[in-house]
Amino acid sequence: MIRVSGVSKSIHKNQILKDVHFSVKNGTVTGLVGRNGAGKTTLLRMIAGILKPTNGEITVNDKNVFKQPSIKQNVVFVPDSADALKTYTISEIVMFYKEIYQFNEEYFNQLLEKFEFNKQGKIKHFSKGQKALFSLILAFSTNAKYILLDEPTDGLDVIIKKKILQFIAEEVAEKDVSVIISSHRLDELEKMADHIIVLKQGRVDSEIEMEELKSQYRKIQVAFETSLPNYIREQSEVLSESGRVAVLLIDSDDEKTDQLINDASPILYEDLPLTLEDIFIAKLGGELYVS
Ligand SMILES: Nc1ncnc2c1ncn2[C@@H]1O[C@H](COP(=O)(O)OP(=O)(O)OP(=O)(O)O)[C@@H](O)[C@H]1O
Repeated sequence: MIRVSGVSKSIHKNQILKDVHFSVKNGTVTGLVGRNGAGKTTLLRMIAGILKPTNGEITVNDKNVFKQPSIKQNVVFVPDSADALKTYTISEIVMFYKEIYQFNEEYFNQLLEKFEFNKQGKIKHFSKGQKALFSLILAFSTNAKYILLDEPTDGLDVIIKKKILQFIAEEVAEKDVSVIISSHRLDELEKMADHIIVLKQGRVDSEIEMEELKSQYRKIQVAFETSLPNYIREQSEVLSESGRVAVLLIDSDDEKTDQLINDASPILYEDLPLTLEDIFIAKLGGELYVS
């Protein structure tokens, strides 16, 4: 388990993270969401033991990453750019990774073949998408139990993005690893995250268990002969409205509003699939969604 307890971080008198608490259970996928500059990368770098917290403590399997650095063997941080690797060949990087991790070279080679990488190539000759995929292949070949991914799909086209998300999902399903993924993209996270942590201006603004969340609300599309009655509007969150058709978010156990809608004889009344974005827009002001 990863435990972040009362962690703050200041750089050059600028307080970047403030009293951050959360934990990540084994075998789960945690989404770390927040706007540019919210502190996601700084937090991941601290969990990986690259940056030291100013206050508070981070433990991985009850070991403090700074006091017992051998635990770092179990934590891999994948930055949002593979630039640090670009002057090396694949075999040089493998040598380096073998020094640090229990690197599974056979599995690594299988993955390179699967994704049609030229094993003699230099990283600087890879495209941006290939670099991103290569970094993930490296990370998932380490046998580390905790993998921290900093915006793994940022700036990639939809095809490579899909490939990468599918690769992460497969690795998580097959192995007992915990993954933290930082992202601006709620739509990507909701497909794979069990748990979402929302960072806002350096603090944990909210934590969400995906399963609970989806059973907590209903998204319904309604239309009436005239416009949406005001007494219904006041009882629910209006996600969108176009002509006579309105899309509403209501609490799943809100039988009163459901009854009000039915009593108003809607000409259309249907449940729609609920997305994480809907809930953010309705409940958290929507300002987090930055695609
Ligand atoms: N080495 C540094 N020196 C000074 N300030 C820093 C340093 N690293 C990060 N910061 C500041 O800390 C804040 C948080 O940065 P961080 O990169 O952690 O945010 P982020 O949520 O990952 O942002 P993004 O989504 O844009 O990648 C920013 O205001 C940034 O300018």
